[in-house]
Amino acid sequence: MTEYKIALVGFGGVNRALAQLIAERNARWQQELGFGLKIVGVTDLFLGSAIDRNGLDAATLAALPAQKGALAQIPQGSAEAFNESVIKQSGADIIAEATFTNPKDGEPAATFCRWALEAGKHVVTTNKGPIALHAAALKALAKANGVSFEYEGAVMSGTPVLRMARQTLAGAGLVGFEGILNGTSNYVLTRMEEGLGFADAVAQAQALGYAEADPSADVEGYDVRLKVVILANELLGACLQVSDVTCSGISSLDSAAIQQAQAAGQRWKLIGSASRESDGSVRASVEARLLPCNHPLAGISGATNAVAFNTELLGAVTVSGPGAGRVETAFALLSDIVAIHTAGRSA
Ligand SMILES: NC(=O)C1=CN([C@@H]2O[C@H](COP(=O)(O)OP(=O)(O)OC[C@H]3O[C@@H](n4cnc5c(N)ncnc54)[C@H](O)[C@@H]3O)[C@@H](O)[C@H]2O)C=CC1
Ligand SMILES: N[C@@H](CC=O)C(=O)O
Repeated sequence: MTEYKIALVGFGGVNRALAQLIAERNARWQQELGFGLKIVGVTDLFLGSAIDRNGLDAATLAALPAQKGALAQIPQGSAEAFNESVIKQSGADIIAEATFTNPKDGEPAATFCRWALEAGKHVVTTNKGPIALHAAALKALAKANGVSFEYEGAVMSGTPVLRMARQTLAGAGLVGFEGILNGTSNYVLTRMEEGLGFADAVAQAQALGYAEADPSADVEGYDVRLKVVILANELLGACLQVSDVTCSGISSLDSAAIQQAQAAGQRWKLIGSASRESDGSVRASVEARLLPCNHPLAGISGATNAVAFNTELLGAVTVSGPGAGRVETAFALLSDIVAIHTAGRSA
């Protein structure tokens, strides 16, 4: 039975949910997937770090209090976050990177990915910064070191989008996409339609684990902008920089605007889109749009997301599912590990 040793970098909502899933489902995964996971390292700026090449107990990790230095409570732990040691020296085969998304330069996550790939370790990440800003360099580094670099969770959480579109829409003539690509802002808009105020709705999205560390990234459209860059570059073969995508969010929409739209049979949605122009260039934007209630994206509520791919051969192909959530995003990391396992078996 294959057993992958995994180190968790960033131990917030997503990687803690992965630890919990490992505690609950490892035996089942061994049966169903043909591999098990052993956590050999964990590191987090706030909680500290721990290494044990024989394996850390996943249930104990998942149950740690969210207190500064909490990893010092376990025998192998320290209150200090020894990120580099955990990545390079814990004996991990796979690094699960889930620190905060930095939309400006992708750091320090991009460096964590670089360290791991240079050390010959596979990387799975849900972090949008390194992908939107450094994907080409990181993919080249992975290739040079004979390892995988997987990031399904960077767009629409655990809902299969990137791998699904790459594999199953190849040859269909993809010419663009439009979608609801941020769980928090869609949740906020939905709750505001139900009468909740903007600030309270954002606070709920934070409590549910949907929001970014700085939720202005969600409501001002910056998070969707990263996802549009990732989708356009991955699937449309574009070379977009973040600054190429025009961007506005939902923070200017007050309750009156939301209710006025409802009364007129319309709904506000934050839409990220990109399309190939006749000269071959790709144009992309993020903006709040007023959709008629019969528009296919108008019925997408709460933290659910959806993306409609426009293709020459099939017309619109729409994928919908969770766009955020701790467990849902931890599943994306598992799906990346399944991809690594499958690639290894067919190599
Ligand atoms: N929560 C969600 O629904 C989704 C999250 N993501 C992305 O996944 C990543 C993780 O998300 P969450 O777990 O929800 O975030 P979180 O904010 O709960 O956890 C991030 C953790 O990273 C740690 N951290 C920050 N800087 C660090 C550093 N320099 N070294 C070590 N640790 C550091 C923080 O202390 C925190 O515990 C983020 O990049 C987020 O954008 C992607 C899809 C969905
Ligand atoms: N904050 C993001 C998390 C997933 O990328 C969102 O709300 O969609």
